[in-house]
Amino acid sequence: MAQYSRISGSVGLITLSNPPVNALSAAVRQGIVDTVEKALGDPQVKSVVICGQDGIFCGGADIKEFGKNMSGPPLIPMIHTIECATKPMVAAIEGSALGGGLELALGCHYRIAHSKARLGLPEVTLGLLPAAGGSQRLPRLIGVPAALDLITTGRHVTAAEALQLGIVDQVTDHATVDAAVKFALSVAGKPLDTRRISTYPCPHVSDVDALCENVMQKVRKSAHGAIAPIACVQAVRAAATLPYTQGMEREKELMATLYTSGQARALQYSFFAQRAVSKWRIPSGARWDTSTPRPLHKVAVIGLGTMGRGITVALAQAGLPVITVETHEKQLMEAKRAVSDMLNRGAKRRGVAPPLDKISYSCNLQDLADVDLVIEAVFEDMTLKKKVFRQLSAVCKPGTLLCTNTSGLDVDQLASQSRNPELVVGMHFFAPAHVMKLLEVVYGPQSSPQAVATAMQLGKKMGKVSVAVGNCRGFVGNRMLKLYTEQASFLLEEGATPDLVDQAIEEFGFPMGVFKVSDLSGLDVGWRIRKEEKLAGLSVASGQSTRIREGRRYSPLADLLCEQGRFGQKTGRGWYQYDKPGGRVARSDPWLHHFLEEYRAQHGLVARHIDHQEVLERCLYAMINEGFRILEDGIAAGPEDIDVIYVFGYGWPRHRGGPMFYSGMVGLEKVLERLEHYYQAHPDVPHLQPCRLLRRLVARGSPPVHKWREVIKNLHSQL
Ligand SMILES: CC/C=C\CC(=O)SCCNC(=O)CCNC(=O)[C@H](O)C(C)(C)COP(=O)(O)OP(=O)(O)OC[C@H]1O[C@@H](n2cnc3c(N)ncnc32)[C@H](O)[C@@H]1OP(=O)(O)O
Repeated sequence: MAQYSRISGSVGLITLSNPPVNALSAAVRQGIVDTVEKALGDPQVKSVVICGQDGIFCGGADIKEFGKNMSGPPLIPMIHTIECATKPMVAAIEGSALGGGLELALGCHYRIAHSKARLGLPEVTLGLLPAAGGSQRLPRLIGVPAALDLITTGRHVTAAEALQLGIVDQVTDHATVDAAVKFALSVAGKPLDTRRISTYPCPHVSDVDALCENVMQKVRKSAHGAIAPIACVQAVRAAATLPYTQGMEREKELMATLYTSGQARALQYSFFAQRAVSKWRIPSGARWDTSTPRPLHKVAVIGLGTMGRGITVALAQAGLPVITVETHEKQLMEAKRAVSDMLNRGAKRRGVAPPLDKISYSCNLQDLADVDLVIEAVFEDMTLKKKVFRQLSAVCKPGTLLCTNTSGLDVDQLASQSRNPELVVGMHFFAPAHVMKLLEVVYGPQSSPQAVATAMQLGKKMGKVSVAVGNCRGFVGNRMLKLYTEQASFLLEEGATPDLVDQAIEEFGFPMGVFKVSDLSGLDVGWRIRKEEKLAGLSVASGQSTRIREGRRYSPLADLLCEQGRFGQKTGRGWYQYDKPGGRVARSDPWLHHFLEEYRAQHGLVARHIDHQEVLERCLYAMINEGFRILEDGIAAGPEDIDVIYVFGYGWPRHRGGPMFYSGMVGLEKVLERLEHYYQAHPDVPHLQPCRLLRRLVARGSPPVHKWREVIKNLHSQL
């Protein structure tokens, strides 16, 4: 797990070896302890280089070991021994030096990095802090403000930035280990007193309390209830105000609280869930490791509305040649200006040239004859989309993949319009498509493994977290969201206000409450869909009760607001009021409160007191129940898929893992009991009825989330 050799006569070379990222497992730590002892005890060795096998220095502590009984030598004394060594210790950093990996490097006396290496202390993203001395050494090395930035955000820096900050001593474009060995030879025998970071005084900051308070406030605002970023500020403050040994005590204390927290468990689950979803498998048996994606030389986007523009930008930024199509020259030119602006802004931010030359613009579908993949992003209208699919089928060369960007329309119906339904998949992007990380790749019963693999790989190339999901109304994300927003409206009918509901949801950790999101995205979007579904508008059957549709409770509140022209931010009025159309700051609206009172009076509803707990239980448990149904139906392969969709696409707080993980944290028995309670109180809301899988899991003793797949498999085999 750590190999030792002597090279160039007098350099001891220690190579960490634990693929794929050389994580510091118990065996690796033992290996380091043993090999360091060997190197230090070898009289021929005058200096030591530590490197990692296969082009990566070290991805940090082995996250899989967290939460298990600790075995093997601990990191802190191991790093301390390295720092105290009387022979120069040099870290040769290739690939990544992250978390415990960077802390190990900070214990060395010198750090040489390859120009492509990335360094960082991302512990905060796992609900932890750099507790192997990182929170105490980094501020001593690079100063408190820079250390606060790196440690509270967990961001990775390039080798160039690391050099500028003073984290590394040298950057090389050549073989890193060779450069480090050369360097080690040059410093052999030199005094090391000035190279032990733990002995450095923390660089002076004029008002450290004010600085930390300022950062603390920022962190509190952006953390949405996450505790690790706050502990990170406290740990760095300790480095700035206490001697090293006391600072280390503080680091340990803070880590003890975080290490066993539910948030750390949720964030670590989320880390692995994000990786698990890339290993997709679908009911046909096709899977990620047996399906070969098609090479994509040229792709196309049809429809340059908001979504089409964002998708085009993301494709061009991923380096793919794109041809875009709009119906009229005027719209095409407008879109071209908007897309170019977006690319220019993005390039400026990233300090690169804008990939404007990757995109060509056309009003002629015939220009798509030679593309390998098309993303149709026209208006969300089945008739129009079907027409476009028929046209594409006629124009495109055989083998072209046809993808539809829809947020919920039936992908199979569209596939039936194509000559090759096996080459059709849904690609559900989230607005703004060049920013949002999530992509739902929707497969139908006929989708070929190659089509799914290609869409998944394209998503990855575009920097998305892609999740393969089955075809059903709303797919995974919007199908669950419907239940969440529906409960929120019911709560208004029963006595809540948008302010109260949103406050509960924001305190839970969502960046925005349900009604604020609705105002932001526009109430008219859902209204149009409900009118098409004959749930709202003139097509509702006469004599139909306002509050019942298809035998179930229905809330017409959003429809009534739309009828008043209250579409949200764009009209300056919605669930809230804004200072002007397009205004962003939501203010409570007395008109709305009065409107709700009148509505209740008209329908004989008596407002009752509703507290935050009920808001959360009704909105979140209804959504979770639907998540279980989705698993039952086989639309998502596992709870991780649902959780990743919610964290990356719907603002679910990452430190709560995702809705399905959260249900396990709350306790499945409790979720079941509350759903039963609410279903009894609202028998006209069938979605509150606990589903079979939830009952089955509770009957099986509520196994942890990673064991659910087993129960789901058994359930499917009995169907
Ligand atoms: C006292 C506490 C002291 C220290 C605390 C820590 O050190 S906490 C750990 C801090 N480190 C990190 O957060 C780094 C996590 N890893 C990454 O960011 C990326 O994996 C990395 C290293 C940049 C490589 O990215 P890449 O895209 O190349 O690979 P991928 O992410 O898919 O990972 C490949 C497989 O390796 C597994 N893995 C990665 N890091 C760790 C780790 N630290 N511990 C355990 N396992 C790790 C990852 O799950 C993948 O596994 P697979 O089974 O192939 O899906």
